[in-house]
Amino acid sequence: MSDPQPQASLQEIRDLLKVFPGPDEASIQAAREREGQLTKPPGALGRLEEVAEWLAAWQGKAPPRVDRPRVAVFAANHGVATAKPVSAFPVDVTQQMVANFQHGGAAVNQLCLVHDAELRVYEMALEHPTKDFTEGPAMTDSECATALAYGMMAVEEGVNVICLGEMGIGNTTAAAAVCHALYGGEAADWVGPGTGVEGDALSAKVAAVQQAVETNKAAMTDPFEVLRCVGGYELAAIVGAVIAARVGRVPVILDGYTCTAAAAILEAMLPGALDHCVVGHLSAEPAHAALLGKLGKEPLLNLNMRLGEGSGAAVALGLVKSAAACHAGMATFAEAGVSGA
Ligand SMILES: O=C(O)c1ccc[n+]([C@@H]2O[C@H](COP(=O)([O-])O)[C@@H](O)[C@H]2O)c1
Ligand SMILES: Cc1cc2nc[nH]c2cc1C
Repeated sequence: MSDPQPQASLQEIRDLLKVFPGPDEASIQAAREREGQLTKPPGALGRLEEVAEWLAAWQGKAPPRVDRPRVAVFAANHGVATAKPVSAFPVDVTQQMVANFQHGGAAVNQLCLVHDAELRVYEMALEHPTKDFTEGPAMTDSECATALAYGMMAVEEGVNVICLGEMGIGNTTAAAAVCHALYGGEAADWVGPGTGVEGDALSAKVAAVQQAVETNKAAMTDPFEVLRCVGGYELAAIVGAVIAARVGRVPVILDGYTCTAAAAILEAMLPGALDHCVVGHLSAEPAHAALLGKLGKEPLLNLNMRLGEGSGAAVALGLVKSAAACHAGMATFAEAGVSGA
């Protein structure tokens, strides 16, 4: 969040949920008709056919296109990670990994090259972490609104699929606190190793999540307040990007646990608010499966990945591109002179 700060009030952003478009029925119909004529037994491309239809529904375009995919990675720091031993890595790693992204050295750089996707890294005031949310709200209203608006900027004209990811030491603690606040249960149900914490540090992480939710209980009157109190800048930016993508008719591929926890804020605000999103992969972070159960989402892949930085979404982009290519490029039975069943 260096340079010009996008300005919007939390209320203006909340109001956008009232103008969320639905799926485009004409495009769904056209996609179904075309799918039925392509040179394959009906349904033989399985889930790729569903993905093609989902793309058409949310782009409002038949056939849909995935020729300008973007991977947006939001990076931020967390006060809780400075105050408590909740991560296996020091907080400086957030900034160091941003430099690594900029030099092309991270996993997500290679995945973007493979899939011909544009990588954008959004650095969010790394020198100013959020407040330690075990002691009070992570963000003020204006900080949260700024971070949401910042995320919205990632959805630019011409981008036709967006993969969302994050980088932030400590952010699986924030993700767990968001899930615990939204869905209840025990703090431990939502906490896992993240970058690899175990033993006493894992216990400290569970305690931090429990304390965060207890301390902020009175303030967390709705899901946006959950985001403000126990989220983080990159989680808020992901929420903003998901909102802007819905309004701009850009299908979204979510990444792992942290990214999905951020998006869950919106589904809790408005059921169906994530219908334009697929979850790219099931993270090895144990609570991701439970979170996907709450959201009713089936991940596209399950590769035992737990990296973050949009990597799982970027791998899944390959499947989404495959789905779009088959749907748009295959011949029909009539065109190819192939006999039907
Ligand atoms: O999103 C996931 O599934 C995920 C699981 C484990 C680790 N991460 C990444 O690791 C960082 C957070 O881990 P931690 O242990 O510092 O909370 C952050 O940069 C995430 O991108 C992400
Ligand atoms: C090295 C490293 C790379 C990452 N990429 C996303 N989160 C990360 C966390 C760490 C620690």
